[in-house]
Amino acid sequence: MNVSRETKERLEIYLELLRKWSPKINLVSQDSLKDAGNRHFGDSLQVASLCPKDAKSWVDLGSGGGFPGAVVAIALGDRDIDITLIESDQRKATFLRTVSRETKTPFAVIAERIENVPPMKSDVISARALAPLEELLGFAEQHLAPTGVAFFMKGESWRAEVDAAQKKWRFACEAHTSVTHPDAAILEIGGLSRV
Ligand SMILES: C[S@@+](CC[C@H](N)C(=O)[O-])C[C@H]1O[C@@H](n2cnc3c(N)ncnc32)[C@H](O)[C@@H]1O
Repeated sequence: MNVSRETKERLEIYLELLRKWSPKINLVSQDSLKDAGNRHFGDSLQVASLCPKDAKSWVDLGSGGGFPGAVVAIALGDRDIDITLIESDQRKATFLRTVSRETKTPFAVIAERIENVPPMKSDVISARALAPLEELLGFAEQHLAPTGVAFFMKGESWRAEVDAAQKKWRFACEAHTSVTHPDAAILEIGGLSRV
């Protein structure tokens, strides 16, 4: 995704905050911090680029250090879209609010368990490294608008996860090959119902 100079500047501020806070509250692994531009920011920007033109709301689940949700909020800063990050760990939620303030990027942070948040009816939901697909689809059922789309970032086991999930759920699924790893995929999921 090509980003503006303003977006680049905001992402640089975010990276500095990540470097400062991560060793204290374990936002991302120390190893991945060395290649954060690709492993976290590039990985998240590719999801932002998939945002449907008419989407007005986006909810990121289990955001941790803000991936992909906070990067999406920065990248889509010029769009009329409400972005919410749900993260139950209070220290991580405080970090995320700091990112919002310091990068001057408006997004909401809900410091609660996903299961306890009233249905968000969001046009888009996303998650990375949160749970098996079968479980993520339960969160999608709770928080996605009927015509909404979910983006779940998955590693090389994504095909097996899709097969397992199909035992409990019906859904349309398009797999976008990840730019960060040829065996990883972003699963674009819609039309969800229970079997
Ligand atoms: C492995 S981390 C991934 C964080 C981030 N999405 C990433 O890819 O870097 C999972 C995060 O989800 C949060 N989490 C796990 N279960 C949750 C739940 N039920 N409700 C809210 N947050 C949850 C954890 O606190 C943790 O920060």
